[in-house]
Amino acid sequence: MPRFAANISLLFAELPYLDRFDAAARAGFAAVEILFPYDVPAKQTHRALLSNGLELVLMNAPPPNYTGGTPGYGAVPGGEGRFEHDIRRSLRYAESLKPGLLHVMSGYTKDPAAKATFVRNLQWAADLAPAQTFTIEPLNPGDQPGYFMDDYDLAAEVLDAVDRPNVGLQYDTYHAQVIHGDAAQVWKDHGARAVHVQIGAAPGRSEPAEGPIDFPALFRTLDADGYAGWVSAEYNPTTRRTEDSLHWMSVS
Ligand SMILES: O=C(O)C(=O)[C@@H](O)CO
Ligand SMILES: [Mg+2]
Repeated sequence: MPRFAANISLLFAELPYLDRFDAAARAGFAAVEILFPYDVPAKQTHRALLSNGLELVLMNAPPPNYTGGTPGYGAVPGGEGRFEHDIRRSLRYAESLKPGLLHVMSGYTKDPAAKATFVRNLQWAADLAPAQTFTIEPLNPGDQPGYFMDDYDLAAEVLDAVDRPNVGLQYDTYHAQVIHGDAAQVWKDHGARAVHVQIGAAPGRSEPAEGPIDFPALFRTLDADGYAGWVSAEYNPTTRRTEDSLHWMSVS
């Protein structure tokens, strides 16, 4: 059975930020991920992790959130200065929070030079912090119109070109299903590149218990394939309290 983590940017969002750590630990999670921890001093997040004995699996590189901001500059030609600034900032947070993984976002661009730019920037980040593992993740264009990294085949091409041991794929069932129509096939094609797995149902991004994705079968496949990383719950609970949406953890 996979090791489950909670994405506390989506799960337990009915609670204030610092209370989500306690709630995740009470619900039985040993690890959490946080999309954008930058609104709160790293010290406070660190304390909340420590006092609950939680590991931080993953966080995103800045910018801080999606509200009016652009999701990263990784692939944006001309955005290299801003990209380097953001990566250095996330590495400062990472010094105390010690996320196993740092998700690097590509930003919005369809410039012909975007792929080469993303490859160069990822190589720069990977070489700057060889002890840190970085991820890239395709996001579906319905959620993020114009976002560069919007396809798993493209992610594979970028990862091959980057060719660094500390840069890998973030596989998300919800995006994989929406983008390619078959999350299980995407895992077959690209699972060997995955250093992180996120789960959510499609098309509604609800708990991993409904829709076309067979989650118990996926969990068996992950085990059979020897996937040893975390499987993080990243969905919008349909229940008022997140803990009431967690039945999938015990039936899987
Ligand atoms: O939206 C997702 O899916 C993610 O995993 C996020 O990290 C993107 O910010
Ligand atoms: Mg995801």
